[in-house]
Amino acid sequence: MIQITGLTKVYRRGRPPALLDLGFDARPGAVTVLLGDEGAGKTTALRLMVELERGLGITLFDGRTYRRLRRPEREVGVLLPSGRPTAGHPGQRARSHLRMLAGAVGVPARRADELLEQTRLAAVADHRLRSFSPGMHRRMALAAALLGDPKALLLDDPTEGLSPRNEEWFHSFLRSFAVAGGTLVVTTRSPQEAAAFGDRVVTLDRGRMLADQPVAEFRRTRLHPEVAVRGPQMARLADLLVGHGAQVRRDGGAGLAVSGIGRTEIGELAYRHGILLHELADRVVEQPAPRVVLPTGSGRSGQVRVRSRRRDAEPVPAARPQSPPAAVPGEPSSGGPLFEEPLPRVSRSRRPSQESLVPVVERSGAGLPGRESGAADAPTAVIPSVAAAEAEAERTVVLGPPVAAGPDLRPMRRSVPPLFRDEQHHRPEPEPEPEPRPETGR
Ligand SMILES: Nc1ncnc2c1ncn2[C@@H]1O[C@H](COP(=O)(O)OP(=O)(O)OP(=O)(O)O)[C@@H](O)[C@H]1O
Repeated sequence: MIQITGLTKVYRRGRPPALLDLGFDARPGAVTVLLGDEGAGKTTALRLMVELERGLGITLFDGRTYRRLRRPEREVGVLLPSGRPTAGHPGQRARSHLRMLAGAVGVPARRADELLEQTRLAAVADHRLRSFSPGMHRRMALAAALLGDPKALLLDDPTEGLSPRNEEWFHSFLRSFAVAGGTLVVTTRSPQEAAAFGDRVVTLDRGRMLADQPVAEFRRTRLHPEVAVRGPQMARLADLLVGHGAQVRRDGGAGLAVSGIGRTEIGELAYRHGILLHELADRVVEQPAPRVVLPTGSGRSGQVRVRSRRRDAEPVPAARPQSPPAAVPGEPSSGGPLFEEPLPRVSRSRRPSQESLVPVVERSGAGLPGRESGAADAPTAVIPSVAAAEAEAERTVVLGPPVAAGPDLRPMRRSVPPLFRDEQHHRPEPEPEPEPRPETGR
């Protein structure tokens, strides 16, 4: 089991975080897909998980951080983009490269040979790496990740740019890894791939987590079946389809995207009215994901502005940790719902000890009880997580118990010193002097 809590990365001060407060669980026997567009923060998340990147948050592999794993190669196999197709000298032969890596992780050379078989590279094991196709390179990288026979695999876009045949092979190989009890976290940009391959889909948008859903729910809420139709008489067909209650939109020059009516029905309708079709195909398209509105703020003034719907809006009530980040489809001032469509609740399981790591943080200008407020119109936000506050606020006041239990959680607390700057607010209030009792006259 991999438990991810509060992963946050800010590459440059004053810039929006590349990743903010990412948290989810990846369970054994299941494929967890981290889905997001280019730049959503998927690679950053994997790099933070295995501590190749410094940042906030914590990842536990069966209860231990990566650094505390006794034999990391036996626990986690990682496939990350290296900038080169394969980590290895182009002149080296596949077998000797993999045997060398086997030696480095302390497993026998026969394990390398086994993996060459399993990844269908045995026939080219004595070929030089420079002659490998992208698909072979990717299988080689997978073989390297599997050398230590790990319980979990973290794979960054393993099928990107591969042929459909290679992609299919990867999916079935990785599925069998999960079926055998392995834990898989796989990133992709393709919602279709996530829907086809994942058991759980965690959706990221510009570093924020939008949703953590079982795949069936993901398919229902994010994917939309429609029929692509193409031909020379589309205007006529569109009229007919609308008359039959279908939703129709233009799709390129001579094409329609039709929903609400089946492919067979469309074909029959076109045939009956003598309309020629060049294409008639089912397809699945992605529903536009609700966009996260990033807080705008001046990093230097000590105030972080969070867009609110009305200037006179009440301070945001203390959100529960499970709440998804605030998101609106368009202008935040529209007063519309936070999400364009009801998004399933983000479910984040946190260990009880980590609940205490989620203090309520109020940014400057807030009207704390018994505390002087800042500017009267200064926007106020209550942020439910340490990571979010650390990434965005310069001045924070913690209103909750700040201490987390457990040895693995201590580094996280150490890594967020600014949050505890106002620690005097945690001090218990001095007991009020007892009121002198009125004399009873006795
Ligand atoms: N070393 C770095 N220095 C500065 N910014 C970075 C660095 N690495 C990543 N970023 C930024 O962080 C954001 C997230 O990048 P990341 O590579 O994690 O996205 P991704 O979802 O993996 O994208 P892709 O699908 O293209 O691989 C991007 O805006 C990127 O420009």
